Amino acid sequence: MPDYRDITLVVEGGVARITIARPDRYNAFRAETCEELIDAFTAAGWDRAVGVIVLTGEGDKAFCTGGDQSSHAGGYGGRGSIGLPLEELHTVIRDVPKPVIARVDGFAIGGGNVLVTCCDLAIASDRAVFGQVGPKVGSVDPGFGTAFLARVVGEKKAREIWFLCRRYTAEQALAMGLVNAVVPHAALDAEVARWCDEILALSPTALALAKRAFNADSESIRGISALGMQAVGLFYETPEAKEGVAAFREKRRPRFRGPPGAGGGGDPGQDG
Ligand SMILES: CC(C)(COP(=O)(O)OP(=O)(O)OC[C@H]1O[C@@H](n2cnc3c(N)ncnc32)[C@H](O)[C@@H]1OP(=O)(O)O)[C@@H](O)C(=O)NCCC(=O)NCCSC(=O)CCC(=O)c1ccccc1C(=O)O
Repeated sequence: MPDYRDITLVVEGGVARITIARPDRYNAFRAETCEELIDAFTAAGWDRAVGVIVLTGEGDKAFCTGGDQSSHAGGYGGRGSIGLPLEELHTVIRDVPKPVIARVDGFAIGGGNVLVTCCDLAIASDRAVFGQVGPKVGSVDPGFGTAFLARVVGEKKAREIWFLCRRYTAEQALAMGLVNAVVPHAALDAEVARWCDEILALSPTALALAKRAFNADSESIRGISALGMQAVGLFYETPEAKEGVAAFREKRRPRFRGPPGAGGGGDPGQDG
């Protein structure tokens, strides 16, 4: 296995387990994390010994909390329109011809919630917490995290998730269709193993064809994502987005409204 720094990949008994291993950052990802995840998904996805892939986060605090705010100063410094190859990460999760299960414990927030959305299936501990925070911190996922989320949970719910930035319990995530099952924390690994065993007993080619058929219907969102990420790259250069990052780092409420230079980040709905 490659010598990864930010993730681990373990293949055992037909299951590839990919773990984001940055628990001190609540498993937030930086550019290197995304690169390693892309590499691991590609390796596991085309390994004939693998029948199912599990994506998870190290520790019990977080599955993943999205982009690492400590490496985000108007950009993340890596590849891709926003300095993170996120479009490629979302794409590879969809493109690998194996079911991908998100094993969720703790926070699945921001880009972490988008990863849950992109995975084929999701199984959550009863103490998992879900939500989007982009508009709180000057960011948005204008692709699978919005348009595909609407297909998963419905238009009204998806808009609520993004327009209010609330947090949702695992039971609420189950009720809206964001996850497939919720189990007590202690039973999470056993439940994930049970789903993996059931999948491993099935025809891999039939599963690959089914996955590609599901994806084909939502493939236009890939184009929306590419266009949107290009715009987010420009958004990150604005005072409004920078104010969101600064406020998170300084642990204060952002001041998004009001003219730039007068304490506000600037509001596209206002003059000045
Ligand atoms: C996760 C929280 C809800 C937890 O809240 P709370 O329990 O009150 O604890 P905190 O004190 O806030 O956090 C504990 C500790 O963890 C650090 N931390 C948490 N999240 C991050 C993070 N993402 N980056 C860096 N560090 C993080 C936090 O600073 C604390 O550390 P201390 O040392 O103790 O101070 C809450 O923390 C929270 O809401 N976090 C915000 C998460 C966030 O802003 N995520 C980025 C969202 S935007 C995003 O993901 C953009 C990147 C991206 O993914 C994207 C970009 C463009 C298009 C699409 C996408 C996409 O979403 O795919």
